Amino acid sequence: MAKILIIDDEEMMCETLSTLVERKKHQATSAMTLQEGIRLAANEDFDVVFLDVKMPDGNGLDALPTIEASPSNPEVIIMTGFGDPNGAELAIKCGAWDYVEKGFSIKEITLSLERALQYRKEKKEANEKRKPVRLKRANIIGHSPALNNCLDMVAQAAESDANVFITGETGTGKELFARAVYENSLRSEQEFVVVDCTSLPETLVESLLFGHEKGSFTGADRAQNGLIRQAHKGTLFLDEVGELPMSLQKSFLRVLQEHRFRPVGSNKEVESEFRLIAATNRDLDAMVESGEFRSDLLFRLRTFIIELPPLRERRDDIKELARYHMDKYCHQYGLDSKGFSPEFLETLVSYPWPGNVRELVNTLERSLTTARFDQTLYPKHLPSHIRVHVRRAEMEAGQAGESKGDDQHTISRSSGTLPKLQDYREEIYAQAEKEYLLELMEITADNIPEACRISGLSQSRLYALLKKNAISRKD
Ligand SMILES: Nc1ncnc2c1ncn2[C@@H]1O[C@H](COP(=O)(O)OP(=O)(O)OP(=O)(O)O)[C@@H](O)[C@H]1O
Repeated sequence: MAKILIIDDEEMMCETLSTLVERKKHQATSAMTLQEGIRLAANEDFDVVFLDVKMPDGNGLDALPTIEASPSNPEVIIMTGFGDPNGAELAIKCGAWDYVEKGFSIKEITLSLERALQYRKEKKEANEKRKPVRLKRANIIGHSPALNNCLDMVAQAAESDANVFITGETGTGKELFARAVYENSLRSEQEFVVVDCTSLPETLVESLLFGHEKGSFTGADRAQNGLIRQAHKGTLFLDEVGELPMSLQKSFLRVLQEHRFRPVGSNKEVESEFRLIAATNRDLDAMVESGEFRSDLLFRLRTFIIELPPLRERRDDIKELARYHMDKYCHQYGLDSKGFSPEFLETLVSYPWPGNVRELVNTLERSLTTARFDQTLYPKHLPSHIRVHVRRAEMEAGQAGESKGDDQHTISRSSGTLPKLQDYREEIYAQAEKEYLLELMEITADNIPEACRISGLSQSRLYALLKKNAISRKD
């Protein structure tokens, strides 16, 4: 038995439709205002909603998205005014399942209801069948929409056995995503063989990939399976596939097409039935144009594409990534977890990270070693080039004088009046002094004689300034 909600301000219409629905052994509920209809749909499960367009408290089409988004996601059949030529088009454009013109015949409305219920049943069955397996994220951190899209692609790739091609700038997580595809795939119990094409030694590349027979070359004192054979029934991950030597691309294409190949020095072919995941940070189209990459191989690789966005396009993930990796490092170094000052996080979020997540991870490790036993991380624990970049960008954006790092020397202009020049000058001076000293101590790694040499300050003056600015040395 299905549950049907009728939203119409005409009592007659509600009664007629209720009778019809109940005759089909379904349950009918009526609402005579839009508000009441929306409330019912929010609190009860309905399969289909009949919705009148002209309601006393508003236009039914305006309420359509709310009703469709209610917990049971009902199918909505719009009832348009008789002879309204735009009504049907509008109803469909607004996402209704169907529309009927007021003045419908019983046959017409029954058919529409049955079709909607049939569609709903099929939709439910299909959803149950493809109940998504919980994706093993393989340490992939982040919840930004861009990252979630990529995870959806991982889920889709994991359901099929097609070749996967992962692109993205360096450090965006291509290897991590390749592992996630593998770990969620039907081949997860089999081998995951990684081939880093950047580190294949030129003289041994063929035998490494295809294997060799005993005595096939000097030093081949026993037969060896190559990496491709090791991946038999499993997954082969070709990292930096753009670096695959041109001479090998043709043989590899043949392996991809036929899943058979001949090891070096052998006259017998062996089989390897593997799934391929390839990754690159290079523009393979440009490489095809310049004759450095075979177009037929690229065509084969590109069956299912996952494009990983650079970190600067998913800044929402930075805080979560920072927390995760910092905790990991603290654990690794046997340290208590470190806190982040808001300014430290702001700097991380503002920096464009050309080296993407890898650069962020390396920077965090560096900050941890700089901070050592400090409980909280401040911008001063970050490498100077990052602070300088963020500071410069802020100034360029006309935000000079706003919050930066742990220096909170802000000249308030909120009252609409400028501060006295002397006050302003002193603020800026103090701010510049502190920044200079922080930078000085960082580049000299707290070496006082060296800091005195660079700054031209005497030791006692330097100590005094460090004290005044509450800058502690790391030893
Ligand atoms: N979403 C993420 N969550 C957690 N860590 C990540 C994420 N993306 C990348 N990393 C980390 O960043 C580093 C680089 O990742 P990975 O080696 O997968 O990048 P890549 O794109 O393959 O880099 P390259 O092109 O330079 O080979 C690793 O330490 C990885 O753990």
